[in-house]
Order: sequence, then C-alpha cells, then structure tokens
Amino acid sequence: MSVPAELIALREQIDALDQQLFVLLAERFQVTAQVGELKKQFQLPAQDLARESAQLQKIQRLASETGLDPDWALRFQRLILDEVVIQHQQC
Ligand SMILES: C=C(O[C@@H]1C=C(C(=O)O)C=C[C@H]1O)C(=O)O
Repeated sequence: MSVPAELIALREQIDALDQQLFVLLAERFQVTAQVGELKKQFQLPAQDLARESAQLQKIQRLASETGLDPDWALRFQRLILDEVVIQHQQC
C-alpha cells in the first residue's frame, strides 16, 4: 500500500520538529552543566527544590496556555530535572 503524500509531508514536519526539540534540549543541558560547575565551586546542593517548584508552576501554566496536558508537561519536566540533578550529584 502506498503512503499518502500528505502523511509523508507530516512526518517530515515531525522529524524537523524532533530535531529542533533535541537541539534545544542539548542546549539546555549545556547550560545546566555550567550551573553544576558553579554549584561545585560554591559548594551548593545539587538540587534546589524551591527553584524547581517555581519552574513546575510556570510549566503547568505554559502547558495550559499552549494546549498541552499540564500533568504530562509536569512529568516531562520532572524527567529533565531529575536527570540534571543526577548530573550535578556526579560533578
Ligand atoms: C539547574 C539547576 O539545578 C537543578 C536543576 C534544575 C533545572 O534543570 O532547571 C533546577 C533546579 C535544580 O534542582 C539550578 O539550581 O538552577
């Protein structure tokens, strides 16, 4: 069965968006790595729960404004935050 041209076009769009997402994610991890170095230098804890709480509130608002499921957005952000904290613990 042949794949409709419209499906191919949509998948190309998805691939381009995935690429942008990963470039942005990589950029974010580069910035958090710099934060990790600073925390090490100033002997600050790997995790900042107050900052995370403020971020998660912002994420929920942002998700609602952009039509994303706020609960899913929270889980997604949690995944990223947890990874950053692990990286900071290993600094
Ligand atoms: C990057 C930081 O370290 C941790 C990771 C965060 C993040 O990825 O945004 C936020 C808070 C911290 O628990 C920070 O303290 O700013």
